[in-house]
Amino acid sequence: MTTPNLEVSQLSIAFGQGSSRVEVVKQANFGIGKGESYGLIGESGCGKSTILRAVAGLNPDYEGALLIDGFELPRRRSKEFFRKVQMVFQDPYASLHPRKMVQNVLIEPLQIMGLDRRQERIDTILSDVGLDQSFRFRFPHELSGGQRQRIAIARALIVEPELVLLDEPTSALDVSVQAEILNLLNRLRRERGLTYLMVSHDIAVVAHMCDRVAIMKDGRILEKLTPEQLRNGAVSEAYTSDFLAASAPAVVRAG
Ligand SMILES: Nc1ncnc2c1ncn2[C@@H]1O[C@H](COP(=O)(O)OP(=O)(O)OP(=O)(O)O)[C@@H](O)[C@H]1O
Repeated sequence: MTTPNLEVSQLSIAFGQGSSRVEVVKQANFGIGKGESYGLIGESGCGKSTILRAVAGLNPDYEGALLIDGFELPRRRSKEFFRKVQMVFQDPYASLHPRKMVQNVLIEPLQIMGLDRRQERIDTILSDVGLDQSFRFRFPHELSGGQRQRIAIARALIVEPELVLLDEPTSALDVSVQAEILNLLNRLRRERGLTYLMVSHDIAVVAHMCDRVAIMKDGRILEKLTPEQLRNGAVSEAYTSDFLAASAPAVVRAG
């Protein structure tokens, strides 16, 4: 078997001290192959985003190991890490600086990483996310929610990462644009050979996007499924059946 792009090994994360200490992720284990799309799904508060944030280096306080290409990540992430791993957040309204023009949003990661051919890279990424060059000169308040999320995706991909962490990337968007953004993410993964780790509470979204899915409950990974098992309900755990049944309208939408 080839080395997974990302390996999560015995990951445990707790918040608080003493009697108020709560373990919100409990010994999570999973691996994601290069070019694969992996989904973490479960009820609100089950610990999905906490895992994603730990991988992103936003929460260095964890037990266990996180490995990229077989190498354990240091708790303090390096610049090289952010070249390889980028994150797209849930809310494109909050994630873009209101006073920065789009071209400044896009040039910043190139400057930080010391990458050349900056104007050419901006041209390419804008057209790859489906926006014309006039968008360079717009401010976030001049963009729709979907356009903002396209810019957030462009900002993540402009440094040519391998692994992209997607934290509910469409849940803040109008239903009419959610499918557009998901299809864009699918196309970009295919074209660029990207690996995705995606968090969602929406079964339809992960069934559409992911090659494999882990169901979480109370900080534990309860069960790992294929999208087919998600759609036809062929699961082992009673909790997963209940979770799928409660989300039935969403599964029907996945078609
Ligand atoms: N910095 C923090 N300090 C204390 N508790 C936290 C912190 N971050 C998360 N938690 C708690 O950890 C638990 C898991 O949160 P997390 O955001 O990972 O859940 P989630 O499954 O992603 O839910 P949602 O879909 O609602 O975002 C929650 O009970 C949350 O309140």
